[in-house]
Amino acid sequence: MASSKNLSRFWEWGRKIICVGRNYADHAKELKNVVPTEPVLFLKSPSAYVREGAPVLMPYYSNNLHHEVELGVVIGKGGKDIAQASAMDHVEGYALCLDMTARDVQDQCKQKGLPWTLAKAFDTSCPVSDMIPKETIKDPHNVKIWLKVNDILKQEGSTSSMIFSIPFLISYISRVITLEEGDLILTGTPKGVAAVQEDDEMVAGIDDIISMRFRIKKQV
Ligand SMILES: O=C(O)/C=C/C(=O)CC(=O)C(=O)O
Ligand SMILES: [Mg+2]
Repeated sequence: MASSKNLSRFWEWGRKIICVGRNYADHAKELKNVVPTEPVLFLKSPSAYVREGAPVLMPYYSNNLHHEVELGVVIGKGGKDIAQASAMDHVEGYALCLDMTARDVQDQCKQKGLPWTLAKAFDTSCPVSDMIPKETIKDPHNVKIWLKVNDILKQEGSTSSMIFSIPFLISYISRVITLEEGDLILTGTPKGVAAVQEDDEMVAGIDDIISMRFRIKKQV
């Protein structure tokens, strides 16, 4: 066990949510981005967390909210300048995550050269599952992540297609940002991202290990 503290409710710790973008070539290409040679990083606020039973809210300033299904990595042991060789010792477990994205706002930010905060970090932009114990996913680089909207399959990809591996990401991130127990790393989404509408139901999963469902509502 990496930590003596109980991280099973990691989303209550108020720790960092560090997101990796464009980590699947098929997704980078569908949005007409170049495939990166270094990880693209951005942050979400801890208030982005939302749990099953509560709705995902469409921000009042967006008309194009996209789903992105991702594998999350829960950090159990913090560190700075973590070596790739020992990086997995810092992992407590995994989580199924959605990186909800106001795509129209992100496009505007990109055009203006502005940060993606409004597009990515709003409240309820990070639906999460329970923590999956590390031992349950023997090879995190070989699981299928999938997402359906109203029962129609929209995203299905294998984590084997990640450009940057989990040890590489932990090492890379920890050279820039000290990792703490309870932090969550979102490892990027495969292709198939698309818009959701009010009252749509999203169901996502990691293989048949875990699944979760969320309904979309408008922010009032
Ligand atoms: O550069 C873009 O147009 C979009 C990038 C993303 O939203 C990146 C991700 O969040 C991802 O790849 O998961
Ligand atoms: Mg993403």
